[in-house]
Amino acid sequence: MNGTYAIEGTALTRPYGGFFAVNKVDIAVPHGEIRGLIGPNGAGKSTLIDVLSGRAAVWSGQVRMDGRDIGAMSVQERRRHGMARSFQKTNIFPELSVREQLDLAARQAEKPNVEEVMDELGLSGLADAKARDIAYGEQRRLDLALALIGRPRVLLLDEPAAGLSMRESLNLATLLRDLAQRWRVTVLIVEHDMEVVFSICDRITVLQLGRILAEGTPDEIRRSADVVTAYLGSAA
Ligand SMILES: Nc1ncnc2c1ncn2[C@@H]1O[C@H](COP(=O)(O)OP(=O)(O)OP(=O)(O)O)[C@@H](O)[C@H]1O
Repeated sequence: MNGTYAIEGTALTRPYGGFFAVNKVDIAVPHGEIRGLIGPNGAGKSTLIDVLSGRAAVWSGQVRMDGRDIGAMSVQERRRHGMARSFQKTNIFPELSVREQLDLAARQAEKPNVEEVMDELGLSGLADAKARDIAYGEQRRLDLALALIGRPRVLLLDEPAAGLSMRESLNLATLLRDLAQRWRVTVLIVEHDMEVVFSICDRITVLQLGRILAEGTPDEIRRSADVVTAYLGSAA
Protein backbone atom coordinates (compact mmCIF):
# COMPACT_ATOMS: atom_id res chain seq x y z
CA MET A 1 0.00 0.00 0.00
CA ASN A 2 3.03 2.25 -0.34
CA GLY A 3 2.17 5.66 -1.72
CA THR A 4 -1.57 5.06 -1.43
CA TYR A 5 -4.07 6.55 0.97
CA ALA A 6 -6.75 4.82 2.99
CA ILE A 7 -9.28 7.22 1.48
CA GLU A 8 -8.65 9.78 -1.19
CA GLY A 9 -10.81 12.20 -3.15
CA THR A 10 -9.43 14.04 -6.15
CA ALA A 11 -11.01 17.14 -7.70
CA LEU A 12 -14.37 16.16 -6.19
CA THR A 13 -17.21 18.33 -7.35
CA ARG A 14 -20.90 18.14 -6.44
CA PRO A 15 -23.37 20.82 -7.49
CA TYR A 16 -26.82 21.36 -6.03
CA GLY A 17 -28.99 23.55 -8.22
CA GLY A 18 -26.94 26.48 -9.36
CA PHE A 19 -24.02 26.26 -6.94
CA PHE A 20 -21.23 23.89 -5.99
CA ALA A 21 -21.64 22.39 -2.50
CA VAL A 22 -18.23 20.74 -3.03
CA ASN A 23 -15.94 22.34 -5.57
CA LYS A 24 -12.75 20.67 -6.85
CA VAL A 25 -11.82 19.29 -3.44
CA ASP A 26 -8.67 17.20 -3.01
CA ILE A 27 -8.45 15.24 0.21
CA ALA A 28 -6.13 12.34 1.03
CA VAL A 29 -6.09 10.60 4.40
CA PRO A 30 -3.18 8.23 5.12
CA HIS A 31 -3.75 4.87 6.81
CA GLY A 32 -4.37 5.11 10.53
CA GLU A 33 -4.87 8.88 10.60
CA ILE A 34 -7.75 10.64 12.33
CA ARG A 35 -8.60 13.59 10.10
CA GLY A 36 -10.94 16.34 11.22
CA LEU A 37 -13.17 18.12 8.73
CA ILE A 38 -14.34 21.49 9.97
CA GLY A 39 -15.86 24.66 8.56
CA PRO A 40 -18.87 26.97 8.86
CA ASN A 41 -22.46 25.77 8.35
CA GLY A 42 -23.08 25.00 4.72
CA ALA A 43 -19.35 24.69 3.91
CA GLY A 44 -19.93 21.30 2.25
CA LYS A 45 -18.66 18.94 4.98
CA SER A 46 -21.63 16.53 4.92
CA THR A 47 -21.74 16.67 1.13
CA LEU A 48 -18.08 15.66 0.99
CA ILE A 49 -18.80 12.70 3.29
CA ASP A 50 -21.84 11.85 1.11
CA VAL A 51 -19.69 11.88 -2.01
CA LEU A 52 -16.91 9.78 -0.46
CA SER A 53 -19.40 7.25 0.92
CA GLY A 54 -21.39 7.00 -2.33
CA ARG A 55 -24.60 8.46 -0.89
CA ALA A 56 -24.36 11.37 -3.33
CA ALA A 57 -23.10 10.85 -6.86
CA VAL A 58 -20.00 12.79 -7.82
CA TRP A 59 -20.35 15.14 -10.75
CA SER A 60 -16.65 14.98 -11.45
CA GLY A 61 -13.56 13.75 -9.64
CA GLN A 62 -12.42 10.41 -8.26
CA VAL A 63 -12.74 8.51 -5.00
CA ARG A 64 -10.11 5.90 -4.11
CA MET A 65 -9.65 3.50 -1.24
CA ASP A 66 -6.17 2.04 -0.86
CA GLY A 67 -5.46 3.39 -4.34
CA ARG A 68 -8.41 1.61 -5.95
CA ASP A 69 -11.00 3.70 -7.76
CA ILE A 70 -14.30 3.00 -5.99
CA GLY A 71 -16.35 5.71 -7.73
CA ALA A 72 -18.62 3.17 -9.41
CA MET A 73 -19.37 1.27 -6.18
CA SER A 74 -22.73 1.62 -4.41
CA VAL A 75 -22.94 2.50 -0.70
CA GLN A 76 -23.38 -1.21 0.11
CA GLU A 77 -20.41 -2.23 -2.01
CA ARG A 78 -18.24 0.40 -0.31
CA ARG A 79 -19.38 -0.95 3.04
CA ARG A 80 -18.38 -4.48 2.04
CA HIS A 81 -15.10 -3.00 0.86
CA GLY A 82 -14.45 -1.67 4.38
CA MET A 83 -15.94 1.83 4.44
CA ALA A 84 -18.58 2.80 7.00
CA ARG A 85 -20.24 6.07 7.91
CA SER A 86 -22.46 7.61 10.53
CA PHE A 87 -25.00 10.38 10.13
CA GLN A 88 -25.53 13.78 11.74
CA LYS A 89 -28.91 12.70 13.12
CA THR A 90 -29.20 9.37 14.89
CA ASN A 91 -29.96 6.62 12.45
CA ILE A 92 -31.52 4.05 14.76
CA PHE A 93 -34.87 2.25 14.92
CA PRO A 94 -36.51 3.32 18.20
CA GLU A 95 -38.58 0.13 18.59
CA LEU A 96 -35.68 -2.31 18.19
CA SER A 97 -33.38 -3.31 21.01
CA VAL A 98 -29.71 -2.37 20.93
CA ARG A 99 -28.75 -5.95 20.07
CA GLU A 100 -31.48 -6.28 17.39
CA GLN A 101 -30.22 -3.19 15.54
CA LEU A 102 -26.64 -4.38 15.67
CA ASP A 103 -27.68 -7.87 14.54
CA LEU A 104 -29.50 -6.27 11.62
CA ALA A 105 -26.39 -4.33 10.62
CA ALA A 106 -24.29 -7.48 11.04
CA ARG A 107 -26.38 -9.56 8.64
CA GLN A 108 -24.39 -8.37 5.65
CA ALA A 109 -21.04 -8.15 7.43
CA GLU A 110 -18.26 -10.64 6.87
CA LYS A 111 -17.20 -10.17 10.50
CA PRO A 112 -20.46 -9.95 12.52
CA ASN A 113 -18.73 -8.63 15.66
CA VAL A 114 -21.86 -7.59 17.59
CA GLU A 115 -20.67 -8.67 21.04
CA GLU A 116 -17.27 -7.07 20.52
CA VAL A 117 -18.77 -3.75 19.43
CA MET A 118 -21.26 -3.67 22.33
CA ASP A 119 -18.43 -4.37 24.72
CA GLU A 120 -16.14 -1.70 23.24
CA LEU A 121 -18.85 0.96 23.35
CA GLY A 122 -20.16 0.10 26.80
CA LEU A 123 -23.51 -1.08 25.44
CA SER A 124 -23.49 -4.70 26.66
CA GLY A 125 -25.59 -3.88 29.71
CA LEU A 126 -28.18 -2.26 27.43
CA ALA A 127 -28.32 -5.07 24.84
CA ASP A 128 -32.00 -5.83 25.43
CA ALA A 129 -33.19 -2.25 25.96
CA LYS A 130 -35.21 -0.63 23.18
CA ALA A 131 -33.32 2.19 21.51
CA ARG A 132 -36.08 4.67 22.39
CA ASP A 133 -35.65 3.90 26.09
CA ILE A 134 -31.90 4.54 26.33
CA ALA A 135 -30.35 7.95 27.00
CA TYR A 136 -29.43 10.24 24.11
CA GLY A 137 -25.71 9.80 24.78
CA GLU A 138 -26.19 6.03 24.59
CA GLN A 139 -28.11 6.40 21.32
CA ARG A 140 -25.12 8.27 19.87
CA ARG A 141 -22.83 5.47 20.99
CA LEU A 142 -25.23 3.05 19.29
CA ASP A 143 -24.88 5.10 16.09
CA LEU A 144 -21.13 4.71 16.31
CA ALA A 145 -21.51 1.02 17.15
CA LEU A 146 -23.60 0.48 13.99
CA ALA A 147 -20.83 2.00 11.90
CA LEU A 148 -18.25 -0.24 13.59
CA ILE A 149 -19.98 -3.51 12.75
CA GLY A 150 -17.71 -5.51 10.46
CA ARG A 151 -14.58 -3.66 11.65
CA PRO A 152 -14.41 -1.11 8.84
CA ARG A 153 -11.00 0.12 7.67
CA VAL A 154 -12.30 3.60 6.90
CA LEU A 155 -14.82 5.37 9.10
CA LEU A 156 -16.59 8.55 7.99
CA LEU A 157 -18.30 10.23 10.93
CA ASP A 158 -20.73 13.12 10.59
CA GLU A 159 -20.94 14.98 13.90
CA PRO A 160 -20.93 11.96 16.23
CA ALA A 161 -20.87 14.26 19.28
CA ALA A 162 -23.78 16.49 18.20
CA GLY A 163 -26.09 17.20 21.12
CA LEU A 164 -23.81 15.67 23.75
CA SER A 165 -22.61 17.44 26.86
CA MET A 166 -18.94 18.47 27.01
CA ARG A 167 -18.07 15.52 29.22
CA GLU A 168 -19.95 13.02 27.00
CA SER A 169 -18.29 14.48 23.90
CA LEU A 170 -14.81 14.10 25.34
CA ASN A 171 -15.57 10.57 26.55
CA LEU A 172 -16.76 9.63 23.06
CA ALA A 173 -13.67 11.24 21.54
CA THR A 174 -11.31 9.30 23.82
CA LEU A 175 -13.15 6.08 23.11
CA LEU A 176 -12.94 6.72 19.37
CA ARG A 177 -9.24 7.58 19.43
CA ASP A 178 -8.43 4.45 21.43
CA LEU A 179 -10.50 2.19 19.20
CA ALA A 180 -9.15 3.70 15.98
CA GLN A 181 -5.60 3.01 17.15
CA ARG A 182 -6.25 -0.54 18.26
CA TRP A 183 -8.32 -1.50 15.21
CA ARG A 184 -6.17 0.56 12.82
CA VAL A 185 -9.15 2.41 11.47
CA THR A 186 -8.66 5.53 9.37
CA VAL A 187 -11.19 8.17 10.45
CA LEU A 188 -12.57 11.26 8.74
CA ILE A 189 -14.68 13.12 11.29
CA VAL A 190 -16.92 16.14 10.77
CA GLU A 191 -17.38 17.87 14.09
CA HIS A 192 -18.34 21.32 15.33
CA ASP A 193 -17.04 20.66 18.84
CA MET A 194 -13.51 22.06 18.64
CA GLU A 195 -12.48 20.41 21.94
CA VAL A 196 -13.17 17.05 20.31
CA VAL A 197 -11.48 17.95 17.03
CA PHE A 198 -8.33 19.40 18.55
CA SER A 199 -8.00 16.61 21.09
CA ILE A 200 -8.21 13.59 18.78
CA CYS A 201 -7.28 14.62 15.22
CA ASP A 202 -3.83 14.12 13.72
CA ARG A 203 -4.61 16.63 10.99
CA ILE A 204 -7.52 18.91 10.15
CA THR A 205 -8.98 20.01 6.81
CA VAL A 206 -10.98 23.23 6.76
CA LEU A 207 -13.73 23.71 4.19
CA GLN A 208 -15.36 26.98 3.26
CA LEU A 209 -17.95 27.49 0.52
CA GLY A 210 -17.20 24.07 -0.94
CA ARG A 211 -13.44 24.59 -1.20
CA ILE A 212 -10.48 23.74 0.99
CA LEU A 213 -9.40 26.77 2.96
CA ALA A 214 -6.59 25.13 4.94
CA GLU A 215 -5.12 21.83 6.04
CA GLY A 216 -2.64 21.12 8.80
CA THR A 217 -1.97 19.84 12.29
CA PRO A 218 -4.26 21.06 15.07
CA ASP A 219 -1.59 23.58 16.09
CA GLU A 220 -1.21 24.90 12.55
CA ILE A 221 -4.97 25.23 12.17
CA ARG A 222 -5.30 26.99 15.50
CA ARG A 223 -2.65 29.49 14.40
CA SER A 224 -3.95 30.04 10.86
CA ALA A 225 -5.22 33.60 10.53
CA ASP A 226 -7.46 32.62 7.60
CA VAL A 227 -9.13 29.86 9.61
CA VAL A 228 -9.59 32.02 12.66
CA THR A 229 -11.18 34.75 10.56
CA ALA A 230 -13.41 32.38 8.57
CA TYR A 231 -14.46 29.99 11.26
CA LEU A 232 -12.82 29.63 14.61
CA GLY A 233 -13.11 33.16 15.93
CA SER A 234 -12.56 32.80 19.62
CA ALA A 235 -13.58 29.10 19.64
CA ALA A 236 -9.96 27.91 19.51
N1 LIG B 1 -29.67 17.34 -0.98
C1 LIG B 1 -29.42 18.65 -1.14
N2 LIG B 1 -30.14 19.40 -1.99
C2 LIG B 1 -29.89 20.71 -2.17
N3 LIG B 1 -28.89 21.38 -1.52
C3 LIG B 1 -28.15 20.68 -0.67
C4 LIG B 1 -28.35 19.28 -0.42
N4 LIG B 1 -27.43 18.87 0.49
C5 LIG B 1 -26.70 19.95 0.81
N5 LIG B 1 -27.13 21.03 0.12
C6 LIG B 1 -26.57 22.37 0.20
O1 LIG B 1 -25.17 22.28 0.01
C7 LIG B 1 -24.48 23.18 0.87
C8 LIG B 1 -23.52 22.41 1.71
O2 LIG B 1 -24.27 21.66 2.66
P1 LIG B 1 -23.61 20.63 3.67
O3 LIG B 1 -24.72 20.03 4.46
O4 LIG B 1 -22.69 19.75 2.94
O5 LIG B 1 -22.76 21.63 4.58
P2 LIG B 1 -22.10 21.35 6.00
O6 LIG B 1 -20.76 21.98 5.95
O7 LIG B 1 -22.18 19.91 6.33
O8 LIG B 1 -23.06 22.20 6.94
P3 LIG B 1 -23.50 21.95 8.48
O9 LIG B 1 -22.29 22.22 9.32
O10 LIG B 1 -24.58 22.96 8.67
O11 LIG B 1 -23.99 20.53 8.59
C9 LIG B 1 -25.54 23.92 1.68
O12 LIG B 1 -25.80 25.17 1.06
C10 LIG B 1 -26.75 22.99 1.59
O13 LIG B 1 -27.96 23.72 1.66
